[in-house]
Amino acid sequence: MAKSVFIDGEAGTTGLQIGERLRRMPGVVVRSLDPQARRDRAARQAMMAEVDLVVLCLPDDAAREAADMVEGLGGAAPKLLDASTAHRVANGWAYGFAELAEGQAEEIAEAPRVANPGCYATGAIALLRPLVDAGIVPADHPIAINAVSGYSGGGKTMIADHERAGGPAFELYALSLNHKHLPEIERHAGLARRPIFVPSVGHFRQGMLVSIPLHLDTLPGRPTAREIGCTLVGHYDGTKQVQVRKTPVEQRLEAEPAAGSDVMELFVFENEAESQAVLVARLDNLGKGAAGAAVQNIGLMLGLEVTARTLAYATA
Ligand SMILES: NC(=O)C1=CN([C@@H]2O[C@H](COP(=O)(O)OP(=O)(O)OC[C@H]3O[C@@H](n4cnc5c(N)ncnc54)[C@H](OP(=O)(O)O)[C@@H]3O)[C@@H](O)[C@H]2O)C=CC1
Ligand SMILES: CC(=O)N[C@@H](CCC(=O)OP(=O)(O)O)C(=O)O
Repeated sequence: MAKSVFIDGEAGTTGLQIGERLRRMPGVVVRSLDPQARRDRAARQAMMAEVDLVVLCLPDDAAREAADMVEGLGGAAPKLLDASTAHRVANGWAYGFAELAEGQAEEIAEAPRVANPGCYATGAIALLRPLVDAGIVPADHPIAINAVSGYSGGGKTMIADHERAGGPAFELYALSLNHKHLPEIERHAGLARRPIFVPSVGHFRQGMLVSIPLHLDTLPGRPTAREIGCTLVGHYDGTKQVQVRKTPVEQRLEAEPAAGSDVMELFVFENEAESQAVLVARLDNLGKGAAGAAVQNIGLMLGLEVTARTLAYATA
């Protein structure tokens, strides 16, 4: 029998992307509320009681409240996947990054509650965790992370700001150095020292670059860029949604080619003579950074196969 899914926040930027993919997924029926009942608490909770899985695509406070509504259903509660920041380091929630480490996909498959990772966090953790686990980057190494996102990363409000004339071309933000993704980056990358994270947003809709500069001669054993690349290749070998790529000959990387793809690409750039490297993750903030990961998690949670027909595998 088909599995039923309700997306709370279906009409938002992330909700729409998840709905689009789920409607192409065999074995899934997407249940929706009438548009006028979208914010009606009783109607939402009644729908939650009828489905196999609920996806929350809501602002953090609304997601916490919705998670309590699901919890309130007791034994009849469906599985829950939260796309917001609310539960990514919370007890009792699995972290929905299937490629994180050995056994993570199984943990997601068995968990009643899964938190979908943040878009920037997905790139940063993908680059750092295998290197920390391999002992190449010590957990307490001082790390700085720079990133640029397309404006769809800020949801409906930021999209409207950018799509009316006079929106900003490019800006750094979260300069209090306290961005909401830092706790999950620290926890799930396995860092013992909080990194400095400087996000930015550019005047393009979709796509994201997350970059981490490293002075290789400050790392124990002075690893080469090649050793770092091989560690990443070894870690992601056999996974479809994370691919380690050769660096482009022109030594440039645009963010926008990631738009429309659920594959995250990883690169290791280097200046060998100076013993310097820059690790870069390129992803679609709405793809592997949100809806692509969500659908991958839903497949695991419902025991359904996720194929190229469902996910957007087009790559640059
Ligand atoms: N955009 C991105 O790249 C990513 C976003 N996320 C996260 O996903 C979540 C949704 O973000 P995004 O889709 O961008 O945001 P949007 O602003 O585009 O959409 C938010 C949705 O939530 C609904 N909503 C807001 N408040 C309530 C409420 N109190 N009760 C019921 N519904 C409510 C809105 O309803 P209505 O349509 O009626 O206004 C809207 O559909 C956020 O937590 C965000 O941080 C995660 C990864 C990436
Ligand atoms: C450009 C922009 O504003 N981006 C958002 C992050 C988008 C995202 O992934 O947020 P979640 O934590 O909900 O997953 C921000 O920095 O707040």
